[in-house]
Amino acid sequence: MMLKLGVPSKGRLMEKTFQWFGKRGVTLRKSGSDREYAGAVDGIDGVDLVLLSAGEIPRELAAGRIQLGVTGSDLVREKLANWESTVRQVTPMGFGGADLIIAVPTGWVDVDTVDDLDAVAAAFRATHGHRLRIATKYHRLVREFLAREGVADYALVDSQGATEGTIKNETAEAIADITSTGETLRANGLKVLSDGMIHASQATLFRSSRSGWTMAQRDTFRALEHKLGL
Ligand SMILES: Nc1ncnc2c1ncn2[C@@H]1O[C@H](COP(=O)(O)OP(=O)(O)OP(=O)(O)O)[C@@H](O)[C@H]1O
Ligand SMILES: O=P(O)(O)OC[C@H]1O[C@H](OP(=O)(O)OP(=O)(O)O)[C@H](O)[C@@H]1O
Repeated sequence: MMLKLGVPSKGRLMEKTFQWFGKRGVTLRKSGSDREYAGAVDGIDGVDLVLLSAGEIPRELAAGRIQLGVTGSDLVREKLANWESTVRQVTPMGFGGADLIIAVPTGWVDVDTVDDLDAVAAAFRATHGHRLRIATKYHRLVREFLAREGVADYALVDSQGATEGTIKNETAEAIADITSTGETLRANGLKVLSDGMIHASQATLFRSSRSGWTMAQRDTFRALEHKLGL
């Protein structure tokens, strides 16, 4: 049985993952045409490359359909309930860094912390007739964070992209999203709450902790760890 390694199928994460493995003597490459999602591995025997959407890799690991997978540490925490019971971190990879943060309009001069947001949220419903809305695609991580911080008077609004725009479009009052350079926040007149950092994400190699690995897969994993210097 081959050891299946899931890797993001496009974009920055794919290229940097290929480079990360390449530097360590394991060549990952797309085989077939540019648009075909087929891959090949050189430099080690017994590993199959599976190209997948970064967002689907956590689920595939948890189900045991792939044994190893590279994806953002944010996505594993967001997509899997009790992620530590189904997958294990092998190593952070040092790229794909992005922070999941809470941001509010720059014009909210009295709101700089999560406590300030809590105070605004508590008053918001009385004035506006609905709860303060936070737009995000990271429902699980945001709910867990706000519960820990004791913020309850809010409503999550689902936003699968262009989340920073929801404020101008008046579908939300605050957002929780990934930022790296901060450009998108600035361009949309938003500021990060000083203690509003939910998770510092980076690309990470994970392994499935589901039982059912064959002996051959275990041996290949050991050889791969050795080759990668882990
Ligand atoms: N500037 C950035 N913007 C968005 N995501 C970033 C950024 N920098 C790093 N990331 C990370 O990239 C990952 C998301 O990658 P990507 O958008 O390719 O995945 P996806 O949601 O599966 O996309 P798709 O469903 O379109 O394939 C997350 O782990 C995220 O933290
Ligand atoms: O801090 P910055 O460097 O500006 O990057 C952050 C932006 O990049 C991502 O969006 P992406 O381009 O992935 O599109 P999306 O809005 O569809 O998620 C993220 O959702 C932010 O909007």
